[in-house]
Amino acid sequence: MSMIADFYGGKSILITGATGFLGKVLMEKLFRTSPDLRVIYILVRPKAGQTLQQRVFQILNSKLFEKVKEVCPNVHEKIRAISADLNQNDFAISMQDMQELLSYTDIIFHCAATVRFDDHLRHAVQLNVTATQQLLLMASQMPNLKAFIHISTAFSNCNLKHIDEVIYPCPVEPKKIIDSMEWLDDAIIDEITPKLIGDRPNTYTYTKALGEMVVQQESGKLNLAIIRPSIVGATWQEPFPGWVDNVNGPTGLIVAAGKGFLRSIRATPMAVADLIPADIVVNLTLAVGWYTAVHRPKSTLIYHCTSGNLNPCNWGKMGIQVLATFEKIPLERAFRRPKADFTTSNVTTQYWNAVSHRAPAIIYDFYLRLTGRKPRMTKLMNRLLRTLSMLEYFINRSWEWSTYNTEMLMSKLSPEDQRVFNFDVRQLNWLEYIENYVLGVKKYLLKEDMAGIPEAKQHLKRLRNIHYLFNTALFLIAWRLLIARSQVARNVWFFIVSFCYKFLSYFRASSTLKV
Ligand SMILES: CCCCCCCCCCCCCCCCCCCCCCCCCCCCCC(=O)SCCNC(=O)CCNC(=O)[C@H](O)C(C)(C)COP(=O)(O)OP(=O)(O)OC[C@H]1O[C@@H](n2cnc3c(N)ncnc32)[C@H](O)[C@@H]1OP(=O)(O)O
Ligand SMILES: NC(=O)C1=CN([C@@H]2O[C@H](COP(=O)(O)OP(=O)(O)OC[C@H]3O[C@@H](n4cnc5c(N)ncnc54)[C@H](OP(=O)(O)O)[C@@H]3O)[C@@H](O)[C@H]2O)C=CC1
Repeated sequence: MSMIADFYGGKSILITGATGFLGKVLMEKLFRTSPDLRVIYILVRPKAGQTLQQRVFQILNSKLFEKVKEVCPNVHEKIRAISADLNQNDFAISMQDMQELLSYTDIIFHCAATVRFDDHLRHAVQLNVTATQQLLLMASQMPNLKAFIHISTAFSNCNLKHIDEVIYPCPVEPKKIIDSMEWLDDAIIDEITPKLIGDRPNTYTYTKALGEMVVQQESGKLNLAIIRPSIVGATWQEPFPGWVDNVNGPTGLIVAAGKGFLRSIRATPMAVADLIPADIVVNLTLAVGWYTAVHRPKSTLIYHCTSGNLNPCNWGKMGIQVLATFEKIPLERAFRRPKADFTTSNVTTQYWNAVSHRAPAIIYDFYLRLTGRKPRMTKLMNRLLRTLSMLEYFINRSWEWSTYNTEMLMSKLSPEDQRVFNFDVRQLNWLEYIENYVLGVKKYLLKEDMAGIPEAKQHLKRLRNIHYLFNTALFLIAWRLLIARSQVARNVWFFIVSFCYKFLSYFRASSTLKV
């Protein structure tokens, strides 16, 4: 019997960010392992022309929830979507809904955040700091609350090289930042942003660090814990391998490499690629929820959910495996063949960006124009280059995260819980994981049919022939131009032609003699 699954039985659980990548995997696991839970409240905003109900319906009817429906057929009744916008005062939750949340919630998992690296500081503070503060305030009014689990990121202190499971204070107090965002105008915020974020690369990591400080400062009598995952990737095992549904982090680059847009990337092949599968993060999160509620540690514990110190893999190995998988299982309608390389210097990066990214995009757009279609490749390529520049910080450095609390928790679990809520990253085989990740990108994110693989391979062969033809034509044109302009080139050309002629004549003569 799993103690953790048993613990969540009959409980009312509040999840923020349940419509996000991690939130969905968390909900799925909760329903699958504790189908007798009372209710999961999710704070959802209407979005992209969809009502709340439509959003929930879409999630529950996705492939991710297929297994849940077998063990928990009444899952629709156990999920209660509450209209909320975390950017608004009191989250714009109705009085009635608020009353229900305050009265019944047993556990909170706070996953919602803006994960955009380039978000305006005002917005990032609003969601990653102020909303966390408000949620803690709400939590303090919940008589039945047993644990509040805050999802942060292992990169909240990426300005340090070695990171312990402690909160590192930022120079300016979060409360001062929250206050100042209320009265400073955008132009001034833009001006002070670089000074505030200091040696962090973006507003995301900075505001996540502030969010942790808020959790510590507002803890009061609450049972709190913070989880810091590193780069969350597709699922490893549960509910099935390779599930992913957004382009954040490495996923977008895997798509770009598979479609042949990404040909070169400024990365350090030997740098540790601290990826962590989403199901490992979720298993740890649920184990932490149980431990925090039942064992009530005296202080707020921080858990690193990282792979680097227990089972390291580097970007070079991952990149090679990504490309090897695309050899066997290519994506459909690729722009070019999947063939990418790492560069390490700025100069070579600029060179390959011009030759391998911008030039083919310009040529393709020219072709689109000629055939009466709207050019789009240059725009797409510029976006990719912008994304690459944002991610570069993370693929050219290595960090060390200590994992004492995470390992301590593992030792507290029963053998059954260690199996059902497995977060032991040492058991993960990277090559197998990456292959399933790439397959998952094809199947679940791009929704490509496996039956289309032969056609995709044919398409790549055609691209290879076009590539050879193009290079030969380019060479002949360049050579023709050179011959027209240079006596030396003409002499070399004359020498090569006469050499070939003599060579052929010699062979013809010797074969005639043999006869
Ligand atoms: C030893 C020998 C070596 C030899 C080697 C040889 C082999 C060579 C192999 C080459 C490579 C092979 C494949 C590569 C595989 C592995 C390498 C992967 C490296 C990955 C590094 C990831 C690092 C992540 C670090 C994360 C740290 C923190 C983690 C967290 O806590 S939070 C989660 C992370 N958050 C994000 O990822 C958000 C990032 N996104 C943004 O901030 C923004 O979207 C943006 C990038 C700034 C772009 O903003 P815009 O306003 O310009 O655009 P918008 O958001 O509207 O999107 C526009 C379109 O772009 C698409 N898109 C968005 N994000 C990505 C993305 N990450 N990748 C690709 N595309 C993306 C988006 O979908 C839009 O498209 P549209 O809908 O079609 O318009
Ligand atoms: N993905 C990763 O690599 C990592 C993620 N993390 C952390 O994990 C958590 C979850 O990340 P992930 O699932 O990847 O992120 P997603 O971007 O996939 O999900 C973010 C969630 O927050 C919700 N949200 C955003 N703004 C609001 C708002 N104003 N009101 C209500 N809800 C809102 C989104 O709702 P909507 O669907 O309406 O947009 C969505 O459900 C975050 O705290 C993140 O910092 C940490 C390390 C790595």
